[in-house]
Amino acid sequence: MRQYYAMMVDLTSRRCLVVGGGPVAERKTVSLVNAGAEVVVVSPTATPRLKQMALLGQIDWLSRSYRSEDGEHCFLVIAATNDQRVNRTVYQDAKKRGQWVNVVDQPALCNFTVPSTVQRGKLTIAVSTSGASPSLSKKIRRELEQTYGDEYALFLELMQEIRSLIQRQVPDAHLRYQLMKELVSDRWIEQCRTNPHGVRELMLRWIDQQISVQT
Ligand SMILES: C[C@@]1(CC(=O)O)C2=NC(=C\c3[nH]c(c(CCC(=O)O)c3CC(=O)O)Cc3[nH]c(c(CC(=O)O)c3CCC(=O)O)/C=C3\N/C(=C\2)[C@@H](CCC(=O)O)[C@]3(C)CC(=O)O)/[C@H]1CCC(=O)O
Ligand SMILES: NC(=O)c1ccc[n+]([C@@H]2O[C@H](COP(=O)([O-])OP(=O)(O)OC[C@H]3O[C@@H](n4cnc5c(N)ncnc54)[C@H](O)[C@@H]3O)[C@@H](O)[C@H]2O)c1
Repeated sequence: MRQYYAMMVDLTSRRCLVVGGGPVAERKTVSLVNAGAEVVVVSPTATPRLKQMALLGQIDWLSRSYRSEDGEHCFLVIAATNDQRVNRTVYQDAKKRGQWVNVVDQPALCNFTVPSTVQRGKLTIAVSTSGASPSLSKKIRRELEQTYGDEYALFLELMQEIRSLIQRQVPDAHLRYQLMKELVSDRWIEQCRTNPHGVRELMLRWIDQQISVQT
């Protein structure tokens, strides 16, 4: 069995090519744009959403068929046309250039696959079935969406701030570890859900108390 390596990639300002303009190309394009990529879509037709993104300047849309040179200077390439020969050409061009390439309906022509993801601010939960069942990935993603709500986005904002505060103010590694462990309790996550405006104050007060008791 192929064992995939899960990796978080920074696509900020990376040029990425999407070939095709149907619903699948749209899904992949939206996720690339959300990751900060500079996306070029090449396709004679495009979904209304892709057209709107082009009008808003969120993507470049070249309204024509794919040409091999379209992939030049791209970090990553996705082939999402309904023409298998075009998809294969896109794959071969990308492979020659040593690029990351994904052909949406042919796992054998992918050197990476796209997982199903839940995004809550800095929290990303990704689900992959190693290509065995994208529908199962989607089902699990929907279940996770019910469990992990928007409170996790706020929680991570606070954790980022408070973790660096603890790293600066608590020299004892064991105490630091204890505090970090207690902060990720359900109690604080629940506070983020029910008391989003007051939770930061409560957390900071709690940290102060813990530090003065233990040092
Ligand atoms: C997760 C998600 C991300 C995304 O695309 O953004 C994704 N597919 C999604 C949905 C979805 N895709 C398909 C259906 C129809 C039902 C079905 O077939 O199950 C549905 C469900 C729907 O649309 O409702 C059809 C399909 N997809 C692939 C094949 C080829 C094959 O299996 O051989 C075929 C059959 C083509 C055919 O039969 O003609 C291949 C791939 N699809 C992958 C990802 C990669 C493996 C991910 C993993 O390991 O789980 C991989 C290998 C390559 C890739 O595309 O990266 C996204 C969920 C988004 C969400 O969360 O909502
Ligand atoms: N939509 C799904 O959920 C789904 C499910 C299973 C499989 N698939 C497969 O994924 C692929 C894409 O799906 P879709 O629903 O987005 O297809 P679609 O038919 O809606 O869109 C295909 C797009 O490819 C473009 N295209 C065709 N030839 C091109 C060329 N030479 N250069 C550039 N663009 C070209 C078309 O203009 C169109 O925009 C198809 O092969 C489909 O069989 C899709």
